[in-house]
Amino acid sequence: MKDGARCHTLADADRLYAAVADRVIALAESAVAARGRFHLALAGGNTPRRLYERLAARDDTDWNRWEIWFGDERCVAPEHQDSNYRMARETLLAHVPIPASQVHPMIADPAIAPERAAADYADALSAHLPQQAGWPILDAVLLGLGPDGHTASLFPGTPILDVLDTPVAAVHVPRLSAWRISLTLPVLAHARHLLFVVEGAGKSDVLARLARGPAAGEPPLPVERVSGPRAEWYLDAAARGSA
Ligand SMILES: O=C(O)[C@H](O)[C@@H](O)[C@H](O)[C@H](O)COP(=O)(O)O
Repeated sequence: MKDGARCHTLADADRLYAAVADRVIALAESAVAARGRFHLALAGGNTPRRLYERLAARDDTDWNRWEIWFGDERCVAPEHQDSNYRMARETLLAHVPIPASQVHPMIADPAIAPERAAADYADALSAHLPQQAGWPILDAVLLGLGPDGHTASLFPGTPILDVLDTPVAAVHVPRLSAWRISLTLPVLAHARHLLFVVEGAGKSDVLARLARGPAAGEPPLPVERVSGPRAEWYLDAAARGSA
């Protein structure tokens, strides 16, 4: 990547998810050794499904030390088919012995206004996570990449990109005609590790754009404001366009 991030390209999706699962398990081990807990924020969408299924099969980690957070969520009920929490529960959380008190869904009740849900989640992060410079510190954040360069629910041209004073915010996404809750730029900037996981030829165009960087006068894509030298990118060859 142009921003100095470390980029790993795996030959196929199976190797991609195996490599990311290994990295997450390794990060968990080092976090638990250092601080007794592993605070991991999960990505939503479709890409992470196979990763979470692979993690669920691992027995070489102390699940009791894991705390699960979410990078973003759709403002729907936890049982809704679009819920990132439901996807994570079906592929990972229902299959590993992480105590329920250590799983923190972003949306508990869709009747709560998005702004209120975001504020409540910000309070939960601050109450449970170690702080640095007034920011909650996640050990690792899993992130996907949209074809338009969004990550989490930081979509191009949306006001959440200007939220720099709180770790979580609500955002209405016109393209989706939907509300989302998302971690914001500053809390992502304070996370110890950012792991981007990108699979499939459908992402090759946006990855090629990232490899070029923004044109003169062009604003950076949201993902370019998140990634950087501390980020790790995991791609399959199809996404890299080298399949
Ligand atoms: O809630 C979400 O949808 C995600 O957090 C979002 O940022 C996702 O990672 C990208 O849109 C890629 O989605 P796919 O993995 O489905 O391509």
